Amino acid sequence: MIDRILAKRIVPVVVLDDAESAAPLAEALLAGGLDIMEITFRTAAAEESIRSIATSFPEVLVGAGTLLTPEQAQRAKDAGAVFGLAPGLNPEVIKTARAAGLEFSPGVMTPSDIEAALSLDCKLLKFFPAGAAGGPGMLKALAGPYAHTGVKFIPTGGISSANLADYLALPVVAAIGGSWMVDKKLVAEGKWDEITRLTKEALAAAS
Ligand SMILES: O=C(O)C(=O)C[C@H](O)[C@H](O)COP(=O)(O)O
Repeated sequence: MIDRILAKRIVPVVVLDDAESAAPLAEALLAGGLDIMEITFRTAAAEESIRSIATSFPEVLVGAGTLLTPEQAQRAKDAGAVFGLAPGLNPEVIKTARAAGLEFSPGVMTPSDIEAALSLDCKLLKFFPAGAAGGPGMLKALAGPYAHTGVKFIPTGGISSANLADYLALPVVAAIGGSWMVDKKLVAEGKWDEITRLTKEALAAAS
């Protein structure tokens, strides 16, 4: 699973208000060359959207984002999510995700967060909110003392095609996450061709 994220190095983060949008969105991403998506647990449609992708698009690696409670982690796994992420680090969520067999990356932003994650044996961490926290320079400085532990990061928050290469150039960055190519407005308006175009542009910038 992790190898597949690392291969494309981009995780589109999507907020879906309507589970009916999940399938055309998956098709738009696939047409752009991305077979991965993170559906955030911020809407009532998240669970059904994950189930719809897991059932209809077995070739897509579907994950759940914004997992704030153990119960959400379990629901995400039961709906078919194969990975989970959160903006922060909640030991109870980590415990439940692990017991359920859901690959989970907690969010970190400080040295203490990283040490808490390492003590819970988490080595692939979301760095959030990447841009507001200081961008690639901040992540480089933050990760310095921990690089030898094998920890890797998925910076997310404020990333776009314009700056993703600066993050991906850091050896500690496994992949980047972001919502710009699957913007809520584009999804609501059914602008699938534009999502495909932005996905291609992002993959080109990442390579
Ligand atoms: O919900 C989560 O699991 C998160 O970690 C937060 C999201 O990844 C960001 O909200 C995406 O940020 P933008 O790309 O700036 O829109």
